Amino acid sequence: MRIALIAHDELKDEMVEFVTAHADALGQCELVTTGTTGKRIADETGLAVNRQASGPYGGDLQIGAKIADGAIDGVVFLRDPLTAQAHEPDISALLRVCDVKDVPLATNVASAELLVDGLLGEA
Ligand SMILES: O=C(CO)COP(=O)(O)O
Repeated sequence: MRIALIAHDELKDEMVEFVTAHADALGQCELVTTGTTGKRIADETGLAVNRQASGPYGGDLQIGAKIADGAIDGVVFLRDPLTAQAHEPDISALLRVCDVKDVPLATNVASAELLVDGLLGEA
C-alpha cells in the first residue's frame, strides 16, 4: 500500500502520535509525505518516508500528481481547520483529486483510524 501522510503545523504532534501508534502497519507501506511532516515522522518514528517539497512550496501538488497517476492508495491529511493557509488552492487541488480518483482521504485522526483499519486491517 502507498499511503500519503500530510499534517499542518498545529497537527504535526498528532500525526507523529498517530504514526507511532500504527508503526507496525505503516512500516509495511510506502509512505509519501510533504517536507516538514516527513522530516518529523522520519526523525521521531524511524520509518522511511519519501519526502516531497514542503506544502507551501508545492508538496501538496506533488502528492496530488501522484494521486492523479494512480500511485497513492490512501491519504491522511491532518488539516488545521482554524488557520488560513497561503497555499489553500494547492490544498483544495489535493482534496479534489482524491475525489476525482476515488482515493480514501482522512482529514482528522478519527477518520485516519478508520482508514488504517480499512486499508491495512488494523485500527
Ligand atoms: O502545508 C502542508 C500541507 O498543506 C504540509 O507541509 P509540511 O509537511 O511541509 O509542513
